[in-house]
Amino acid sequence: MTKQKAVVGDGKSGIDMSLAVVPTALFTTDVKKPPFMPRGYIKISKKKLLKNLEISSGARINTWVESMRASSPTSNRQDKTTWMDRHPSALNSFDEITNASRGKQIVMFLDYDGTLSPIVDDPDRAYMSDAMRATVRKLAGCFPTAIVSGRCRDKVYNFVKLAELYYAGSHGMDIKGPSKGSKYMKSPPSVLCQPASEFLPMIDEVLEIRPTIKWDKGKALEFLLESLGYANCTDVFPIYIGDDRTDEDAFKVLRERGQGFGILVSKIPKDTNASYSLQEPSEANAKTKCLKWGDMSPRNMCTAILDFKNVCTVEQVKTISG
Ligand SMILES: O=P(O)(O)OC[C@H]1O[C@H](O[C@H]2O[C@H](CO)[C@@H](O)[C@H](O)[C@H]2O)[C@H](O)[C@@H](O)[C@@H]1O
Repeated sequence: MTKQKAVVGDGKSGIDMSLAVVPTALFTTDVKKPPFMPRGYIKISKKKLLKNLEISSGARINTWVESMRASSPTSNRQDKTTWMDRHPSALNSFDEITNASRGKQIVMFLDYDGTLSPIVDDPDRAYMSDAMRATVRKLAGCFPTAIVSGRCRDKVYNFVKLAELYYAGSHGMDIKGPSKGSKYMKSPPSVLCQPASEFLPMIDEVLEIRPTIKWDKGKALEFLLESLGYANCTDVFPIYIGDDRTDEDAFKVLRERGQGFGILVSKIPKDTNASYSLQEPSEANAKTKCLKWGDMSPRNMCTAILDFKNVCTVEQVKTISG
């Protein structure tokens, strides 16, 4: 069965859609086959093609046309608008977030790849910037802060290099407290939790082998909250920033607890349990879009949270000093 490509235009917008058609499936005997055109292309009007498609295969074709419409740039824009309504920019919603967290203990959870560092081809070169490191360091000075990563703990530590943080490596299966000591936990044990310690040497970063125990980044988040003494606390406000499927377990836990919120770092609409979103400029877009998107990066979100902390501190000082 030979495929042909059809170029469909509406004659006004100048936008042509290119689609592969299988002549025997789409054009029945009562629909005239299009004449052969050079280089395998046929040119027919969009109206005519849609009419033919409906005659030929009814509902199945309608579904196909719908899916083509759904992948058109206009539809993508609408999808993105609807998605952004449901998951607004965390920075644009900052007042809402600060009001919800006022008077509560913020605990920060940060994914590494794609959140603190850009996604790059070589996983061994996924460095975080010094500016991001400085922000995370400041953050840890204000709130208990944990890095929750799919990477093994040592590897993620070698990238972040901040001794004052909690690290949950191997998808949360290997949790360690700050090696520098913590003001949030009196003498934390060096290793806090290894629910599947016997599996840790086998968790290969490339093959992504994971033991079939019910443990994930969501469980790690709960474990850390408990270790910090916030298990049954109503005045704790966990914030989790992450970018991928494995972070969804943590977003889900926050949604179910009705505490704090998740922030998904993503440029494209995705199914998510996160409440808010952030976009991170890619290297390619950095020069042109940095100004527009620069204020929507995880680093700036963290900085905004730090500013909020300063506001709270000033308010508290004012209250104390009357
Ligand atoms: O939980 P995370 O900290 O987000 O780690 C998830 C995985 O991140 C790494 O892979 C991803 O980042 C790489 C570097 O940017 C990229 O090359 C790769 O395509 C991404 O999937 C890491 O290599 C994995 O081991 C982590 O599980």
